Amino acid sequence: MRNEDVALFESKGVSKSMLLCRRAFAGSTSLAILSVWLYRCFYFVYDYQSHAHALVWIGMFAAEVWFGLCWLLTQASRWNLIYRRTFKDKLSYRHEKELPGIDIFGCTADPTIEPPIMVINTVLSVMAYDYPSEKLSVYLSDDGGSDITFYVLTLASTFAKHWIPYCKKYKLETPCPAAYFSNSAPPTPASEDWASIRELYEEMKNRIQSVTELGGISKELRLEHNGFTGWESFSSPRDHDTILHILIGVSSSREVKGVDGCALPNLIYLAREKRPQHPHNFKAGAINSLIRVSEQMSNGPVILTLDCDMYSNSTRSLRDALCFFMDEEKGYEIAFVQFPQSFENVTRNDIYGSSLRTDMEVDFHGMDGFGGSMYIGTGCFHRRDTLCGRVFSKSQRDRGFWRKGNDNQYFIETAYDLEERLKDLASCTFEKDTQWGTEMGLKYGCAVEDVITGLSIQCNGWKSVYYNPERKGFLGLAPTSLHPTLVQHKRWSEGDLQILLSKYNPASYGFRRIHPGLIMGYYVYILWAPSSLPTLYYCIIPSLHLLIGNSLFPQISSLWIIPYAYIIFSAYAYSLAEFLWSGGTFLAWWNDQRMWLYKRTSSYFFALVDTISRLVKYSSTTFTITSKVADQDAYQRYEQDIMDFETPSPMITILVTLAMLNLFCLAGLAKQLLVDFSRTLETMILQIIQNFFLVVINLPLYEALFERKDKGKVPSSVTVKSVFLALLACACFTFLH
Ligand SMILES: O=c1ccn([C@@H]2O[C@H](COP(=O)(O)OP(=O)(O)O[C@H]3O[C@H](CO)[C@@H](O)[C@H](O)[C@H]3O)[C@@H](O)[C@H]2O)c(=O)[nH]1
Ligand SMILES: [Mn+2]
Repeated sequence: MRNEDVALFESKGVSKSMLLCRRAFAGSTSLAILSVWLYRCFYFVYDYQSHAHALVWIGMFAAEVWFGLCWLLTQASRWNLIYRRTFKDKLSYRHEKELPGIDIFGCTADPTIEPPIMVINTVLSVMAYDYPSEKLSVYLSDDGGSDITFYVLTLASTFAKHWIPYCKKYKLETPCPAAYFSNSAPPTPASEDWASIRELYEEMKNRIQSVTELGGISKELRLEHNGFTGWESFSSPRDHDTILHILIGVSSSREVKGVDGCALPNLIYLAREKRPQHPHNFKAGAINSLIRVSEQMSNGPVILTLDCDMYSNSTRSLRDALCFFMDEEKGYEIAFVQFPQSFENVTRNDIYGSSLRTDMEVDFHGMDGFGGSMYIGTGCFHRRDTLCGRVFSKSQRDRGFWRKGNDNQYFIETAYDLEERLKDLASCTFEKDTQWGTEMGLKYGCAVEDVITGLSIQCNGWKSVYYNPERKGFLGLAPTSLHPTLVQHKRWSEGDLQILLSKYNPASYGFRRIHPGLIMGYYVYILWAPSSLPTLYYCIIPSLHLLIGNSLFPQISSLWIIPYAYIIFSAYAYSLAEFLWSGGTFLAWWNDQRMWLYKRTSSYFFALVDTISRLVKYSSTTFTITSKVADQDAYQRYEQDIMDFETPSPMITILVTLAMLNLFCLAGLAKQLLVDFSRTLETMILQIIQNFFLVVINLPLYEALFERKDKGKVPSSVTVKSVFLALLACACFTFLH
């Protein structure tokens, strides 16, 4: 029995009736899926028409088997949902004196698409946690090696002197300045403090704006700060020495106090060494350098990793995370605590389906029920030693791990000497012949390095926790246009596919090491890329067969239509209910269905093609950084839920081609209906519904193709190609058949 008085957190399942309802649904739908498979087999044997027809039939069968199995996997992550609650009062009551040092890692990579003002807002937000400042260290890794970012960070360290005392004095819930000033009206009666802090912020913002507009740091500004000497050897972001600078160093000559005399957290800038001939392993490489450098400084036993756009939206999250790690009974086996990835800029109807709503509100709770959430790169707290590869051992319960730390002993030498000594830890050759990137730190060679790292931690015997509080712990930026969304999903599905093909395949690697339910939970994601093939098949073949009046589904009068009808009804009703229950709107759900289709037929398909061609050619992966800026025009369209097709890329071409193909097939169907209305309806009702659905869901695309005049319409080069391809496909199919 768990001693409730001592526990620092609580885990709850869903109510019995809800569970029963879910399982009844899962059971009945499984039966229906089974009937569909039976139908395919049965008719294959008894209704053999021709070899060609048989091939098409086998394709339909294969697609339906695939969809059915994938659906079963999604049910696994709905089998046992777990919700967590923390007791922070108990934590302070019992452990306030021995709270561990926490190292916060932020990563940025490109000052043009990740604006420095956003980056330092993230930095400031995490410096203002409700936590003893001397136990907090914030490290910013800058893969852009940008002196602008560095300069802006020096401004932030000055602003922090005012901002952090202000946050603490007024107990702000929103410690991110930009969010604070944009959301909250001046307090009434307007306080002097508010006005002056706002003025300071605006002043800083203006200075930042002028350097970003200038595109560089002027000679005069360079003289203001000795940190710029780091750039003497700099020739490009991909070719420079390590630049390491301690901006704020507790109990050293660089100690900076708040205006009220309070301590401020350590603040460290790092641009690891880069050379063109050395692969730098993207974000994983950056984090591993940070792990090493920080170990020699603050050495916090707990590490928080963040993307540069993920600002802290709650000052309590550190304490939340510690409630898990420091829980006397269960904390010893918890390796990481993942917060949901939530976004500040998602619109109500979420045209690009970026909110990851059901993943965050349902799937991840389900994985948690089977031993732990995935690690998704940002908003995640780790035990340092686990991240460095320590294997879990039941016999060595490491209960007081948080007592390890450096207690600021590291600043015995001068900050400058320390910087010089540690630079080598971030050099490009440091990792040569070591286990970094394989057994230690984040793993290399995978586009979703975080997922593979989390998986291997779990396979080493650790548990993880998904913590999704009412007030979101972190808020980031989702892409605000179609093409970047598709590119992001291509990277993700590519990474997931790499996991499937690697030795870390959860089914083999995780076998007997993690719960089978968790393996299934991972599979939902790692099968994304191959899912593109059955989806493409299902969106093309039945529609084409409308042109020649060939039925691929049961007739209206046949009993076999029942399982199909049941699946369509129940799957959609269920997904809608779940979506609404997770806080979405009907329109957002509908948009999500469209994006489901778009991602599967473009991002995932190209991820598959690229991965296969890479296997053949042995080239390495790339990381396309998601832009966090949009021009005003495009942003306006985003806010009005108008889709942007602006980029003439192959991914967009494929979407437009599919939409056109289905439109032509609908025209072909109209012809069939004119010839023999009742027979066509009788034999092809499901095909008609499907084609109709595909046309209706593509309505915004047709609009962008035929009606819109703005910059986000389908580019004419894409239109020409797509119409040609779709016509060609229809014509070939009709004549060759
Ligand atoms: O060479 C690189 C490339 C990227 N980054 C940083 O990595 C983070 C994530 O990059 P982003 O372009 O924002 O990608 P997203 O698709 O939004 O990121 C999601 O997906 C990634 C895996 O593909 C995870 O690492 C992230 O945590 C997760 O938020 C950003 O802070 C970047 O600055 C680097 O530090 N170095
Ligand atoms: Mn991002």
